[in-house]
Amino acid sequence: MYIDGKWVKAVSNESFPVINPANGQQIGSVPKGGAEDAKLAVDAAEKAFQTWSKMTADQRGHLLRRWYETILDNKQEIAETLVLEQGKPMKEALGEITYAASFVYWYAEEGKRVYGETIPASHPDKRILVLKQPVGVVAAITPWNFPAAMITRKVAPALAAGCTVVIKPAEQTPLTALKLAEAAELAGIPKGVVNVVTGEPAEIGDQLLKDSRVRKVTFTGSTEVGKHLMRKAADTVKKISLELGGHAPFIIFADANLDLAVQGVLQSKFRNSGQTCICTNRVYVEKSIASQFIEKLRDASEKLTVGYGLEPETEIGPLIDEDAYKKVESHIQDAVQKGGKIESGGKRLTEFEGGYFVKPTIISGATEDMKIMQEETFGPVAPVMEFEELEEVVKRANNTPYGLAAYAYTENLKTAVSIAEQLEYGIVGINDALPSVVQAPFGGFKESGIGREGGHFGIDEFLEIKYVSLKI
Ligand SMILES: NC(=O)c1ccc[n+]([C@@H]2O[C@H](COP(=O)([O-])OP(=O)(O)OC[C@H]3O[C@@H](n4cnc5c(N)ncnc54)[C@H](O)[C@@H]3O)[C@@H](O)[C@H]2O)c1
Ligand SMILES: O=C[C@H](O)CS(=O)(=O)O
Repeated sequence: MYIDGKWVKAVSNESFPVINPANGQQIGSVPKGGAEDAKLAVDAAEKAFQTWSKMTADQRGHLLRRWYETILDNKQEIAETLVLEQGKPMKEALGEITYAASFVYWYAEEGKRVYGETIPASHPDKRILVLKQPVGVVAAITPWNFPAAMITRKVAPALAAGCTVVIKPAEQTPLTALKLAEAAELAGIPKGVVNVVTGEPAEIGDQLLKDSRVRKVTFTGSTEVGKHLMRKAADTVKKISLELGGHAPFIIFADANLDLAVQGVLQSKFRNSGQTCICTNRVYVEKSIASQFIEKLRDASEKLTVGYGLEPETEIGPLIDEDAYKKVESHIQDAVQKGGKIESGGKRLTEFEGGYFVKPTIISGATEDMKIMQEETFGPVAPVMEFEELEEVVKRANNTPYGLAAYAYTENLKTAVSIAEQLEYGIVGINDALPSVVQAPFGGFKESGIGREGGHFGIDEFLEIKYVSLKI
């Protein structure tokens, strides 16, 4: 763990293994931190906040820019670590590191644009000044599917705003988090500004959530855990940002460019083996082109190369663990039992010993009562349903507690605008299956989250607004 600028063991002196999901082999071990370690990290962050928050935005920006550079200087090593503990293909891992670094680069500058206001007073002898100030110590709890980007998407704006951070990375992918901390240390970010505590999620989380010195919780993960943390945060009225689960509909109209739509489904469905929060979970295709679409999608998905992440030709890696596989398997079995047809894939590839690899799977004849049409699959399975009218498909697409990302492919401008405005989702891709960029506000409606990450929206999450009434 990295606490107060020191590389330390857990107070318990215990550690836990880090497993390669491609073969089940142990690739390392990290300290098994708990409540006491979390308290020590908050101690360090609180102490560092006193100086870090008083630096100028230029000074913080300069150090963030150096962090950006040290991340990219070590890109290959960090990417290899990420592949070994998360499983994604190397090309995706390199892409993630670039994406992760882009948040550090962007917020190195954005911190200099935290503007206040003056407001015309109602009394001639008063002046009203609006200030924006850093919220304080931040707890950042992050998932395993993007072990680098989900950290910098939080930590970069937090540091730029003048906050200090305690990071609790996912127990499946702690090594990447520690590599980012190494890069921060190399960049000269002062001790205590960035802290990483690895170990028992619930014990560490409970400690961070009950400590009144932690003024902000920023969480990315499942909706279930997000709700739990939201309840805990209430005890000390912490500010909270939640980036939670998704269940993206992918809607294809008859006037769409079909080849682009097929490419879009491949990109949105099978990136990270379907383990992204904005992955397509449901495909709706207009009835008149359904059979042609399914044939094209089946042929294209069967060309995807499944393999080990470090092998350059690999496009589809393993699922993170057995539980993830069991969920995917249950969604496939349930769909078939309810009348779905396996057009391609549908099974675990047993030639990869010790890893849970599932062949990209297309299911036609899906129905709304299937588990896969209601629960987040988080795996490489695409159920396809037909629709006939825009109003009908909008109603079906919105019929979910989730509201993170949605996609629609059409060449008709009126259809594009109409559906973009009616979809109840925080992110809508129109003919675009890869919408995520640093400058855009990433986040969800409904049970997909609270708050936004990215762009100028992302730094507001780490600022308090104060007004000064000046009587002269
Ligand atoms: N909206 C987004 O930006 C976004 C991005 C990535 C992943 N996700 C979602 O995350 C989920 C997959 O990630 P996951 O399996 O890591 O999610 P998860 O909720 O199981 O774990 C996320 C983090 O929370 C921690 N955690 C678990 N229980 C905790 C507790 N009781 N107290 C404190 N911390 C606890 C975990 O250790 C991990 O660090 C999916 O639902 C996916 O959609 C959302
Ligand atoms: O899984 C969650 C990530 O936010 C996906 S993305 O890389 O930001 O598109």
